[in-house]
Amino acid sequence: MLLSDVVTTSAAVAATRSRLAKVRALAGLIAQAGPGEIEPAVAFLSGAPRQGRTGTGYRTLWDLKISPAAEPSLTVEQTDGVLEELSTTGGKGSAQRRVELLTGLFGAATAAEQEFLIRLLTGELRQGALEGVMLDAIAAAAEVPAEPVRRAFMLSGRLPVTAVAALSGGEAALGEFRLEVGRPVRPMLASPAPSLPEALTELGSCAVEYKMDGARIQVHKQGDSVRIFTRTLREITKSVPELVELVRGLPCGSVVLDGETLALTDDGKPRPFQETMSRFGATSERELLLRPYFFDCLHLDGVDLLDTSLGERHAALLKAVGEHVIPGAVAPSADEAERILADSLEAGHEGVMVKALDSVYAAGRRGKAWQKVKPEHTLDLVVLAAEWGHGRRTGYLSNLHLGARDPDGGPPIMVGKTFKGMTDELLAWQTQELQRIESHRDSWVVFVRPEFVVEIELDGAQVSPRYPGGVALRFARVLRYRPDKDPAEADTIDAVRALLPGKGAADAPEKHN
Ligand SMILES: Nc1ncnc2c1ncn2[C@@H]1O[C@H](COP(=O)(O)OP(=O)(O)OP(=O)(O)O)[C@@H](O)[C@H]1O
Repeated sequence: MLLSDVVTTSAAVAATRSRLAKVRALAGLIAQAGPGEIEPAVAFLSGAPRQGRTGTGYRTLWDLKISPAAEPSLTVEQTDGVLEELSTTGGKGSAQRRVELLTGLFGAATAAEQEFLIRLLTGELRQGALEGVMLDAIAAAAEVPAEPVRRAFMLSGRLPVTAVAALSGGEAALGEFRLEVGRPVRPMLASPAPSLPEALTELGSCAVEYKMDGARIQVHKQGDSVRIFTRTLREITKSVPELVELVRGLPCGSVVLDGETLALTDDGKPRPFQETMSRFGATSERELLLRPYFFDCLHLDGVDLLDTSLGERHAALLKAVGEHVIPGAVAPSADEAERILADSLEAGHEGVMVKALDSVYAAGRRGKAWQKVKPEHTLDLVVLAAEWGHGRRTGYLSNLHLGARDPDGGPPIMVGKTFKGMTDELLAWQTQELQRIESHRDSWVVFVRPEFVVEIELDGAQVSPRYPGGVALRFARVLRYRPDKDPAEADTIDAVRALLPGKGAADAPEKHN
């Protein structure tokens, strides 16, 4: 298969807003791929090479300025081979070899392929938003139902490997994927509940727990070996030695736990979310001690629990973590549940989670089995650009352009701007970081690649003929950046539209509260 086939398909997918057309285009190409081509082709189409980051800066690629080939000849396998070598070439004298490899690759590429490769290698093509579309395309190409494809992806976390299994061994091969201690699965997510009583009524027998304002962690322990992952499945084991130590001491041989971590002030209130997140960086100061609050157990001592009920998982959780369980109660009365909510807010947390006791762990899904109850209205939106400030803010990037996710995998749709709610520290940080992901600029605005998610508090939405989605935010202000979220997890344009006057909150297909 030629790389140009992938480039053409990628362009066709980007050019249409129709989900069906995207699925057809992707499935058509995947079905044509030979056994060795499926993995790299799916990786390229999702904008994420199999090798991860190849350590090649944008400038290096740009500076090469190599004249393009007139005709396409590069194959998918050749391209993948070069990326493989790039990712394994390091140490002394490697700079020269890397330039040789890139020169060879770019010299064999047409202008369109060169542009595609630059965007692929710089991460600009990474299209988390395409994930759902790609899963449907893999199912269509392999002629299998969508559900086993989805499940295999949730357990493997990798689209290319899922595609290979689907196309080479069908449903049977997809069914081989199991929870593996040490390999993270995508976390289960929650839907917004209109109110606590409604959530209790809808779910029947349930657990009610604090919704703590920390960061999600997934912990894998096998004997003395402990690995810890974030919500986006990034490994942070080395940054959180105190959590590793604590988990190593738990009274079990092997366990997979889901939970929240945060640091507390001296008087027991949660410290700001930003401080917890900063601990996940490689070089962070370790002054704040993080504590874990576990709320789920996916595996205990050789037994997988993904498909058992929350009631059973909760029993396993208590056995494994004892006092480190999140505050809450199993099957509380309505009054007790109200008290848990009041206590949680009083203690400085966000609200409560209400979870059906008979539900299984739906990895990677935002379902109704987990519902969150919290008083504030917020949206997680993608930063598209920022305008230079004036007055006190001269020299700083200030007014943010905000985009909502297109549920069909297109680029984010602009829904408003805000310069409110930012501290001087945040302004300085965003001025630097946004220029790092700049795509282009004019005299007033710096446009960026859609990589940052920011949590916005707002009063609602209004109809707007000026914005492309026909809807604009009302009184938006920045609460915080969400480095733990990918743009693929931002709120959708439908969630923004659901805030229009006359639309009940329950119309929102995704979270918005
Ligand atoms: N008891 C709990 N059970 C499950 N998740 C919890 C709990 N307490 C806090 N959380 C956090 O809440 C998140 C689940 O809510 P949701 O699915 O809406 O994710 P979210 O989009 O990050 O939510 P939000 O933006 O409202 O924090 C989890 O990812 C986790 O980090």
